[in-house]
Amino acid sequence: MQKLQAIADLLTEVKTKKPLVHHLTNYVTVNDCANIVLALGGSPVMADDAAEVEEMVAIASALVLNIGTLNGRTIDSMFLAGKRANRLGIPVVLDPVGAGATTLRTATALRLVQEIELAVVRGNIAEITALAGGSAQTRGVDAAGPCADAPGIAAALAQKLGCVVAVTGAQDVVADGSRIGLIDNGHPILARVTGTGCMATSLVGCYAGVTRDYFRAAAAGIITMGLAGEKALAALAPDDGIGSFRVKLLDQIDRLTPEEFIQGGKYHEA
Ligand SMILES: Nc1ncnc2c1ncn2[C@@H]1O[C@H](COP(=O)(O)OP(=O)(O)O)[C@@H](O)[C@H]1O
Ligand SMILES: Cc1ncsc1CCOP(=O)(O)O
Ligand SMILES: [Mg+2]
Repeated sequence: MQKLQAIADLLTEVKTKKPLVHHLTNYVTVNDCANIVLALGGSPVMADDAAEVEEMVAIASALVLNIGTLNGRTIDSMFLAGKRANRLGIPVVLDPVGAGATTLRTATALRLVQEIELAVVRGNIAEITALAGGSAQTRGVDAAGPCADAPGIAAALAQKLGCVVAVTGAQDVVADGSRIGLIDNGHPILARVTGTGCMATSLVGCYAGVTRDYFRAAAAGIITMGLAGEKALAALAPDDGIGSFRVKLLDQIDRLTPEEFIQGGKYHEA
């Protein structure tokens, strides 16, 4: 309970400090990521040209690198932005979208984790397994196979990279070198809307912009998404479908209070 309280406190921090979260992200879910950051209480900015990323990241509280629609131009920009963020002590959060699905995605994600000092990596089990050097079933950007040992894989990768690793799925895992947090919020319907993973990563970026405790920041972001998903589902009217769920998800992020966070958060440490 005390641990959940400390995680929930970050929601107030975000609303007070309004962190600017610089994204280099994909063109599928970019608008969802911008809106989710605003709904939580932060400020999003999306900028990916090499001529401006170093200047933009210098005024940001956190940097999100999302390789969902990577290309030669944006890959170069990600390294420029990431290295500048590292020099300035600005936390970098990576979403290795589709790592394991193609050689370009796997190789780029591996180069990013090797060359950029990351605060958090957040991905599904297929992506995190690919980063850990294993092979998992993927269907493009989605994990397609059963989850072997998510806590073990996350903890080993966190230790190897020296950063926080978050794996989402039916049960979410957050690991650093010594702790493993397990999160049982969420609902399978979240996987039926594109961008819920990307948005979870953007939420982690917001929280990482207000604390140096990136383990707590990652847990806060993942709990926020899971809890909002549960509340959005509960708020659906009988005739509502997946489109209404997507809208209600944003409503619930906007309305989430620290009290609801503590009441509904399903978090424990292994
Ligand atoms: N089967 C599930 N049960 C509950 N929550 C889920 C389930 N699958 C995904 N989620 C939630 O959906 C969000 C996106 O996770 P995920 O689908 O793993 O990411 P991605 O979209 O990057 O593959 C997370 O908040 C996660 O907890
Ligand atoms: C469908 C798709 N294709 C390239 S990026 C992207 C969005 C992936 O978003 P998420 O991983 O959050 O489902
Ligand atoms: Mg994803």
